[in-house]
Amino acid sequence: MQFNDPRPTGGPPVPALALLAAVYPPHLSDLPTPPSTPVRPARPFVTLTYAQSLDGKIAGPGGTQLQLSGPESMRLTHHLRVLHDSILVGVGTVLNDDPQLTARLPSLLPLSQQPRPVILDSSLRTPPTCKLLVNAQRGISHGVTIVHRALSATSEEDEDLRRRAADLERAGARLIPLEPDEHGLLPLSALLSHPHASHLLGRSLMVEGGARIIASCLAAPPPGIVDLVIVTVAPVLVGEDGVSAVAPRKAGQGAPPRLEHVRTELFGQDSVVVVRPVYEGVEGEGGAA
Ligand SMILES: NC(=O)C1=CN([C@@H]2O[C@H](COP(=O)(O)OP(=O)(O)OC[C@H]3O[C@@H](n4cnc5c(N)ncnc54)[C@H](O)[C@@H]3O)[C@@H](O)[C@H]2O)C=CC1
Ligand SMILES: Nc1nc(O)c(N)c(N[C@@H]2O[C@H](COP(=O)(O)O)[C@@H](O)[C@H]2O)n1
Repeated sequence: MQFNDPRPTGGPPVPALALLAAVYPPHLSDLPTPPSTPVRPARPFVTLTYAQSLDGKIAGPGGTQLQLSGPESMRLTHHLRVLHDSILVGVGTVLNDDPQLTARLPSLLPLSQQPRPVILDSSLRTPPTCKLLVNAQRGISHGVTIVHRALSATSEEDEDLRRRAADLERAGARLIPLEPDEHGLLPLSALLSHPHASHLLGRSLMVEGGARIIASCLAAPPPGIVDLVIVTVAPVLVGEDGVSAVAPRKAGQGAPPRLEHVRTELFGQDSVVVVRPVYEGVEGEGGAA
Protein backbone atom coordinates (compact mmCIF):
# COMPACT_ATOMS: atom_id res chain seq x y z
CA MET A 1 0.00 0.00 0.00
CA GLN A 2 1.32 3.40 -0.97
CA PHE A 3 0.38 6.54 0.93
CA ASN A 4 0.68 9.66 -1.18
CA ASP A 5 2.82 12.37 0.35
CA PRO A 6 0.57 15.47 0.27
CA ARG A 7 3.50 17.88 0.52
CA PRO A 8 4.26 19.86 -2.64
CA THR A 9 7.88 18.59 -2.70
CA GLY A 10 9.11 15.10 -1.82
CA GLY A 11 12.06 14.64 0.58
CA PRO A 12 13.05 11.87 2.96
CA PRO A 13 10.52 9.21 4.09
CA VAL A 14 7.94 10.61 6.48
CA PRO A 15 7.37 8.53 9.67
CA ALA A 16 3.80 9.82 9.95
CA LEU A 17 2.91 8.38 6.54
CA ALA A 18 4.39 4.99 7.45
CA LEU A 19 2.20 4.87 10.56
CA LEU A 20 -0.93 5.89 8.66
CA ALA A 21 -0.25 3.34 5.93
CA ALA A 22 0.02 0.67 8.62
CA VAL A 23 -3.18 1.46 10.50
CA TYR A 24 -5.67 2.66 7.85
CA PRO A 25 -7.59 0.37 5.50
CA PRO A 26 -6.35 0.45 1.88
CA HIS A 27 -9.43 2.15 0.43
CA LEU A 28 -8.62 5.29 2.46
CA SER A 29 -4.98 5.42 1.46
CA ASP A 30 -5.20 6.71 -2.09
CA LEU A 31 -5.21 10.46 -1.41
CA PRO A 32 -6.90 12.72 -2.28
CA THR A 33 -10.06 11.18 -3.69
CA PRO A 34 -12.83 13.32 -5.18
CA PRO A 35 -16.19 13.22 -3.35
CA SER A 36 -17.74 11.53 -6.39
CA THR A 37 -15.83 8.27 -5.84
CA PRO A 38 -18.37 5.57 -6.78
CA VAL A 39 -17.99 2.98 -4.00
CA ARG A 40 -18.96 4.36 -0.58
CA PRO A 41 -19.04 2.67 2.79
CA ALA A 42 -22.34 2.67 4.72
CA ARG A 43 -21.02 5.48 6.88
CA PRO A 44 -17.78 7.45 6.98
CA PHE A 45 -14.71 5.96 8.63
CA VAL A 46 -14.30 7.88 11.93
CA THR A 47 -11.00 8.65 13.63
CA LEU A 48 -11.09 10.18 17.11
CA THR A 49 -7.83 11.97 17.82
CA TYR A 50 -6.40 14.38 20.37
CA ALA A 51 -3.25 15.26 22.28
CA GLN A 52 -3.03 14.82 26.05
CA SER A 53 -0.50 15.27 28.83
CA LEU A 54 0.89 12.36 30.81
CA ASP A 55 -1.74 13.09 33.47
CA GLY A 56 -4.58 12.89 30.93
CA LYS A 57 -5.29 16.60 30.32
CA ILE A 58 -6.05 18.16 26.93
CA ALA A 59 -6.05 21.79 28.11
CA GLY A 60 -4.91 23.87 31.04
CA PRO A 61 -6.93 25.40 33.91
CA GLY A 62 -10.07 27.11 32.65
CA GLY A 63 -9.62 25.47 29.25
CA THR A 64 -6.41 27.33 28.37
CA GLN A 65 -5.22 26.00 25.02
CA LEU A 66 -1.92 24.15 25.39
CA GLN A 67 0.68 23.19 22.82
CA LEU A 68 1.08 19.59 23.96
CA SER A 69 2.29 17.94 20.75
CA GLY A 70 5.90 18.34 19.73
CA PRO A 71 6.73 19.14 16.08
CA GLU A 72 6.92 15.49 15.02
CA SER A 73 3.51 14.42 16.38
CA MET A 74 1.98 17.73 15.29
CA ARG A 75 3.06 16.83 11.76
CA LEU A 76 1.22 13.51 12.15
CA THR A 77 -1.94 15.43 13.10
CA HIS A 78 -1.65 17.52 9.94
CA HIS A 79 -1.16 14.37 7.84
CA LEU A 80 -4.32 13.02 9.48
CA ARG A 81 -6.16 16.19 8.44
CA VAL A 82 -5.12 15.56 4.82
CA LEU A 83 -6.15 11.93 5.02
CA HIS A 84 -9.71 12.71 6.15
CA ASP A 85 -12.43 14.23 4.00
CA SER A 86 -13.99 16.07 6.96
CA ILE A 87 -13.01 17.25 10.45
CA LEU A 88 -15.29 17.84 13.44
CA VAL A 89 -14.99 19.74 16.72
CA GLY A 90 -17.49 20.82 19.36
CA VAL A 91 -18.51 24.43 19.80
CA GLY A 92 -16.63 24.48 23.14
CA THR A 93 -13.41 24.11 21.16
CA VAL A 94 -14.43 26.77 18.65
CA LEU A 95 -15.24 29.25 21.44
CA ASN A 96 -12.09 28.42 23.39
CA ASP A 97 -9.44 27.88 20.69
CA ASP A 98 -10.84 29.53 17.55
CA PRO A 99 -9.13 26.74 15.55
CA GLN A 100 -8.44 26.71 11.82
CA LEU A 101 -8.39 22.91 11.36
CA THR A 102 -6.43 23.29 8.12
CA ALA A 103 -3.69 20.94 6.95
CA ARG A 104 -0.33 22.71 7.12
CA LEU A 105 2.82 20.74 6.32
CA PRO A 106 4.16 23.19 7.41
CA SER A 107 2.62 25.71 5.05
CA LEU A 108 -1.03 25.67 4.02
CA LEU A 109 -1.89 22.92 1.52
CA PRO A 110 -4.23 23.58 -1.43
CA LEU A 111 -7.98 23.49 -0.90
CA SER A 112 -8.25 20.08 -2.59
CA GLN A 113 -6.24 18.59 0.31
CA GLN A 114 -8.14 20.29 3.12
CA PRO A 115 -10.80 18.52 5.20
CA ARG A 116 -14.33 19.95 5.32
CA PRO A 117 -14.96 21.49 8.77
CA VAL A 118 -18.00 20.51 10.83
CA ILE A 119 -19.02 22.03 14.20
CA LEU A 120 -21.42 20.36 16.65
CA ASP A 121 -23.15 23.39 18.10
CA SER A 122 -26.56 22.70 19.69
CA SER A 123 -27.47 26.35 20.36
CA LEU A 124 -25.64 28.09 17.50
CA ARG A 125 -23.02 29.77 19.67
CA THR A 126 -20.39 29.73 16.90
CA PRO A 127 -19.20 33.32 16.33
CA PRO A 128 -19.78 34.40 12.68
CA THR A 129 -16.28 35.93 12.82
CA CYS A 130 -14.49 32.71 13.83
CA LYS A 131 -11.44 31.65 11.81
CA LEU A 132 -13.22 28.61 10.36
CA LEU A 133 -15.84 30.82 8.68
CA VAL A 134 -13.38 33.56 7.72
CA ASN A 135 -10.98 31.02 6.14
CA ALA A 136 -13.85 29.62 4.07
CA GLN A 137 -14.81 33.14 2.93
CA ARG A 138 -11.18 33.66 1.87
CA GLY A 139 -11.29 30.38 -0.07
CA ILE A 140 -8.44 28.76 1.86
CA SER A 141 -10.65 26.17 3.52
CA HIS A 142 -13.97 24.53 2.68
CA GLY A 143 -17.36 25.86 3.73
CA VAL A 144 -18.29 25.10 7.33
CA THR A 145 -21.18 22.84 8.31
CA ILE A 146 -22.78 23.67 11.66
CA VAL A 147 -24.94 20.94 13.16
CA HIS A 148 -27.45 22.34 15.65
CA ARG A 149 -30.63 21.38 17.44
CA ALA A 150 -33.76 21.61 15.32
CA LEU A 151 -35.47 25.00 15.82
CA SER A 152 -39.11 25.86 15.90
CA ALA A 153 -40.00 28.21 13.04
CA THR A 154 -42.36 30.25 15.19
CA SER A 155 -41.75 29.88 18.95
CA GLU A 156 -40.55 32.97 20.84
CA GLU A 157 -38.13 30.76 22.74
CA ASP A 158 -36.15 30.09 19.54
CA GLU A 159 -36.27 33.65 18.20
CA ASP A 160 -32.73 34.43 19.27
CA LEU A 161 -31.47 31.16 17.75
CA ARG A 162 -33.25 31.88 14.45
CA ARG A 163 -31.45 35.24 14.35
CA ARG A 164 -28.10 33.57 15.05
CA ALA A 165 -28.85 30.97 12.38
CA ALA A 166 -29.44 33.75 9.83
CA ASP A 167 -26.18 35.49 10.86
CA LEU A 168 -24.24 32.24 10.46
CA GLU A 169 -25.79 31.53 7.06
CA ARG A 170 -24.85 35.05 5.95
CA ALA A 171 -21.29 34.24 7.06
CA GLY A 172 -21.38 31.23 4.72
CA ALA A 173 -22.20 28.37 7.12
CA ARG A 174 -24.37 25.46 6.02
CA LEU A 175 -26.76 24.60 8.86
CA ILE A 176 -27.94 21.05 9.55
CA PRO A 177 -30.65 20.63 12.19
CA LEU A 178 -30.81 17.42 14.24
CA GLU A 179 -33.16 16.30 17.03
CA PRO A 180 -31.18 16.18 20.30
CA ASP A 181 -30.98 12.89 22.20
CA GLU A 182 -32.32 12.29 25.73
CA HIS A 183 -29.21 13.99 27.18
CA GLY A 184 -29.81 17.14 25.13
CA LEU A 185 -26.81 16.30 22.92
CA LEU A 186 -26.73 16.05 19.14
CA PRO A 187 -26.40 12.36 18.34
CA LEU A 188 -23.27 11.73 16.28
CA SER A 189 -24.78 8.49 15.00
CA ALA A 190 -27.64 10.50 13.44
CA LEU A 191 -25.13 12.80 11.78
CA LEU A 192 -23.22 9.84 10.33
CA SER A 193 -26.42 8.37 8.88
CA HIS A 194 -27.89 11.73 7.77
CA PRO A 195 -29.18 11.68 4.17
CA HIS A 196 -26.52 14.28 3.28
CA ALA A 197 -23.73 12.59 5.27
CA SER A 198 -21.76 11.37 2.28
CA HIS A 199 -21.83 14.86 0.75
CA LEU A 200 -21.03 16.65 4.05
CA LEU A 201 -18.53 14.23 5.55
CA GLY A 202 -17.15 12.28 2.59
CA ARG A 203 -15.75 8.85 3.25
CA SER A 204 -13.80 9.72 6.40
CA LEU A 205 -14.29 12.00 9.41
CA MET A 206 -11.60 13.10 11.87
CA VAL A 207 -12.96 14.13 15.29
CA GLU A 208 -10.52 16.43 17.12
CA GLY A 209 -12.38 17.07 20.40
CA GLY A 210 -12.85 18.67 22.84
CA ALA A 211 -13.52 16.86 26.07
CA ARG A 212 -17.31 16.57 25.78
CA ILE A 213 -17.20 15.45 22.17
CA ILE A 214 -14.54 12.84 23.03
CA ALA A 215 -16.77 11.55 25.84
CA SER A 216 -19.79 11.33 23.54
CA CYS A 217 -17.81 9.50 20.87
CA LEU A 218 -16.67 6.90 23.37
CA ALA A 219 -20.10 6.58 25.01
CA ALA A 220 -21.96 5.81 21.77
CA PRO A 221 -23.86 2.54 22.18
CA PRO A 222 -22.83 -0.58 20.21
CA PRO A 223 -21.86 -0.83 17.40
CA GLY A 224 -20.19 2.49 18.24
CA ILE A 225 -19.27 5.30 15.90
CA VAL A 226 -15.46 5.41 16.15
CA ASP A 227 -13.25 3.17 14.04
CA LEU A 228 -9.83 4.27 15.28
CA VAL A 229 -8.57 6.33 18.25
CA ILE A 230 -5.20 8.06 17.88
CA VAL A 231 -3.92 9.76 21.02
CA THR A 232 -0.69 11.74 21.27
CA VAL A 233 0.69 11.54 24.81
CA ALA A 234 3.14 14.35 25.56
CA PRO A 235 5.65 13.88 28.42
CA VAL A 236 4.34 16.82 30.47
CA LEU A 237 2.14 17.18 33.54
CA VAL A 238 -0.62 19.79 33.52
CA GLY A 239 -2.00 19.27 37.01
CA GLU A 240 -5.43 18.54 38.39
CA ASP A 241 -6.91 21.90 37.35
CA GLY A 242 -6.46 21.03 33.67
CA VAL A 243 -9.27 19.79 31.41
CA SER A 244 -9.47 15.98 31.43
CA ALA A 245 -9.37 14.41 27.97
CA VAL A 246 -12.68 12.60 28.46
CA ALA A 247 -15.42 14.67 30.14
CA PRO A 248 -17.48 12.84 32.80
CA ARG A 249 -20.27 10.72 31.35
CA LYS A 250 -23.83 12.02 31.64
CA ALA A 251 -26.17 9.85 33.71
CA GLY A 252 -27.45 7.07 31.46
CA GLN A 253 -24.69 7.42 28.84
CA GLY A 254 -23.10 4.13 27.84
CA ALA A 255 -19.91 2.71 29.33
CA PRO A 256 -16.80 3.13 27.15
CA PRO A 257 -15.86 0.22 24.90
CA ARG A 258 -12.93 -2.14 25.31
CA LEU A 259 -9.93 -0.90 23.34
CA GLU A 260 -7.74 -3.17 21.26
CA HIS A 261 -4.15 -2.02 20.87
CA VAL A 262 -3.12 -1.44 17.25
CA ARG A 263 0.24 0.31 17.47
CA THR A 264 2.32 2.63 19.64
CA GLU A 265 5.11 4.73 18.20
CA LEU A 266 7.39 7.50 19.34
CA PHE A 267 7.20 10.77 17.44
CA GLY A 268 10.00 12.91 18.88
CA GLN A 269 9.31 12.89 22.62
CA ASP A 270 5.62 12.01 22.27
CA SER A 271 4.07 8.56 22.31
CA VAL A 272 1.34 8.09 19.73
CA VAL A 273 -1.05 5.35 20.73
CA VAL A 274 -3.42 3.86 18.15
CA VAL A 275 -6.30 1.72 19.43
CA ARG A 276 -9.52 0.30 18.04
CA PRO A 277 -12.79 0.27 20.02
CA VAL A 278 -14.24 -3.23 20.25
CA TYR A 279 -17.88 -3.99 21.01
CA GLU A 280 -18.52 -7.56 22.06
CA GLY A 281 -20.78 -9.35 19.61
CA VAL A 282 -20.27 -6.71 16.91
CA GLU A 283 -18.19 -7.76 13.95
CA GLY A 284 -16.30 -5.74 11.34
CA GLU A 285 -14.67 -2.37 11.01
CA GLY A 286 -17.73 -0.06 11.05
CA GLY A 287 -17.45 2.55 8.32
CA ALA A 288 -14.32 1.00 6.91
CA ALA A 289 -15.91 -2.25 5.87
N1 LIG B 1 -5.43 18.80 23.16
C1 LIG B 1 -6.30 18.55 22.20
O1 LIG B 1 -6.05 17.71 21.32
C2 LIG B 1 -7.60 19.28 22.17
C3 LIG B 1 -7.99 20.09 23.20
N2 LIG B 1 -9.21 20.72 23.17
C4 LIG B 1 -9.62 21.48 24.35
O2 LIG B 1 -10.91 21.04 24.75
C5 LIG B 1 -11.58 22.11 25.40
C6 LIG B 1 -13.00 22.20 24.87
O3 LIG B 1 -13.73 21.05 25.27
P1 LIG B 1 -15.26 21.18 25.73
O4 LIG B 1 -15.43 22.42 26.53
O5 LIG B 1 -15.65 19.91 26.35
O6 LIG B 1 -16.03 21.47 24.39
P2 LIG B 1 -16.31 20.58 23.07
O7 LIG B 1 -15.45 21.10 21.99
O8 LIG B 1 -16.25 19.14 23.40
O9 LIG B 1 -17.81 21.02 22.73
C7 LIG B 1 -18.84 20.62 23.61
C8 LIG B 1 -20.14 21.31 23.24
O10 LIG B 1 -20.62 20.80 21.99
C9 LIG B 1 -22.02 20.75 22.02
N3 LIG B 1 -22.47 19.40 21.66
C10 LIG B 1 -23.45 19.12 20.78
N4 LIG B 1 -23.61 17.82 20.63
C11 LIG B 1 -22.72 17.21 21.43
C12 LIG B 1 -22.43 15.86 21.69
N5 LIG B 1 -23.05 14.84 21.08
N6 LIG B 1 -21.48 15.57 22.61
C13 LIG B 1 -20.83 16.58 23.22
N7 LIG B 1 -21.05 17.89 23.00
C14 LIG B 1 -22.00 18.21 22.10
C15 LIG B 1 -22.49 21.12 23.40
O11 LIG B 1 -22.90 22.47 23.31
C16 LIG B 1 -21.23 21.02 24.24
O12 LIG B 1 -21.18 21.96 25.28
C17 LIG B 1 -10.78 23.37 25.13
O13 LIG B 1 -10.09 23.72 26.32
C18 LIG B 1 -9.81 22.95 24.05
O14 LIG B 1 -8.57 23.65 24.16
C19 LIG B 1 -10.04 20.59 22.11
C20 LIG B 1 -9.70 19.80 21.04
C21 LIG B 1 -8.48 19.05 21.01
N1 LIG C 1 -2.60 17.44 17.95
C1 LIG C 1 -2.77 18.48 18.77
N2 LIG C 1 -1.79 18.80 19.63
C2 LIG C 1 -1.94 19.83 20.48
O1 LIG C 1 -0.95 20.12 21.32
C3 LIG C 1 -3.12 20.60 20.46
N3 LIG C 1 -3.27 21.65 21.32
C4 LIG C 1 -4.11 20.23 19.53
N4 LIG C 1 -5.25 20.94 19.49
C5 LIG C 1 -6.24 20.83 18.46
O2 LIG C 1 -5.90 21.60 17.32
C6 LIG C 1 -6.79 22.71 17.21
C7 LIG C 1 -6.05 23.92 16.73
O3 LIG C 1 -5.91 23.75 15.34
P1 LIG C 1 -5.25 24.88 14.41
O4 LIG C 1 -3.80 24.90 14.72
O5 LIG C 1 -5.92 26.18 14.74
O6 LIG C 1 -5.53 24.41 13.03
C8 LIG C 1 -7.37 22.89 18.58
O7 LIG C 1 -8.59 23.55 18.59
C9 LIG C 1 -7.53 21.45 18.97
O8 LIG C 1 -8.59 20.85 18.27
N5 LIG C 1 -3.93 19.18 18.71
